[in-house]
Amino acid sequence: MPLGPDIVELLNRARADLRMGVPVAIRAGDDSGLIVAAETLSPERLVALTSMGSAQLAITDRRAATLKVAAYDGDVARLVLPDDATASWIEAVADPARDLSAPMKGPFRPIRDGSAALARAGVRLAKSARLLPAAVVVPMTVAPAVAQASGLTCLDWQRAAEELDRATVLHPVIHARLPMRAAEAGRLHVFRPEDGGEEHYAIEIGAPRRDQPVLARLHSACFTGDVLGSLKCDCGPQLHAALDQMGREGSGILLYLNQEGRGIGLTNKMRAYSLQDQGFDTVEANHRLGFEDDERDFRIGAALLRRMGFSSVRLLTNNPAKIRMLESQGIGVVERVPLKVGRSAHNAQYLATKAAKSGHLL
Ligand SMILES: Nc1nc2c(ncn2[C@@H]2O[C@H](COP(=O)(O)OP(=O)(O)OP(=O)(O)O)[C@@H](O)[C@H]2O)c(=O)[nH]1
Ligand SMILES: [Zn+2]
Repeated sequence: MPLGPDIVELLNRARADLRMGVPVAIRAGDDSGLIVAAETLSPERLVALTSMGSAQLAITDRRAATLKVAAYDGDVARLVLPDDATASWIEAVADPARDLSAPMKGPFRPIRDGSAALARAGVRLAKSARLLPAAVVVPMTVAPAVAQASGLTCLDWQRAAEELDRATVLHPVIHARLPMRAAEAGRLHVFRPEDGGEEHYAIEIGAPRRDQPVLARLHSACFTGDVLGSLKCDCGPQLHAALDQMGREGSGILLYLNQEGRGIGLTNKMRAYSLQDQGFDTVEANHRLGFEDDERDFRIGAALLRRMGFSSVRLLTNNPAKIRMLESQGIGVVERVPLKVGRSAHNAQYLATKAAKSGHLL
């Protein structure tokens, strides 16, 4: 292996750069340019960037719909960055939590001509760095040379996109005994993805047989529900009810997937909550932020089950999409075990929205 970073490592470095507000150079076919995440762009970097060429602001079609601007590129829209645009204006266009306090942002000038490859790359990278899905893009043919001269990360986008599409490979790191209230015979396994992303955990109860369907739960992390006992969702009670049932039956496997906020991260989930405080429902809030309803990659759950030797499950869930996904990844779901706990006056509307819009079974 060469000494320098390979494409997976470069991608990971690019995510860290974007989170710090450092630009990343992209080469996408005939297009090259610099991108920086809208959320972390400082006023000084904005001046440095715009001195290099004319800049665009890339947002998702979802965010464009909220701002009532045409998304000529389908999944993304490119807006001309006005000469007097400030970092604060850029953040306000990207962040709907500020739609009420900063309502006058337009008129916007959407771009029709040219390629959207860099814009698409910027939005996708920002998402994968768990930032708001918006990026400032400065197209310029010399971007790779600028990157080399300034020590910026430079990505070949075709290879980077292939990596982002690929299901990440997870490696077991360590496992140890973990007696729990729900089951004394517990064991926690830690798995680390090759792409430098979040680690995921498998909690094994008892000694489930690998040649029979195992009672299983794919639980998505919810700091507010699992740890703080939030009443806005049903996650905490679902987590404990699942462990309790595994404890009672004497065996099971609970995957604790670090995909907070249906894959948008805690910060963006709290942005969604601030929109919910303004009256939007859970799905509308995600869309206003520029995200899809659900950005989770459930292939991780299937990969973990396979890696631990399980090929069929009795799945604790109310979400039929999880069953479809596991089956499409070669894991048999012999039974759906409903998990209806934690309903309260605070989350009745939330659960009704999930049933109406996301196909959850009430
Ligand atoms: N973006 C966003 N995420 C939320 C919200 N409420 C809960 N979550 C996250 O949603 C995830 C849980 O997903 P749910 O939709 O409750 O349930 P599910 O995993 O699809 O289905 P079940 O297996 O039936 O629990 C956790 O990662 C939570 O952090 C919200 O209002 N907005
Ligand atoms: Zn929750």
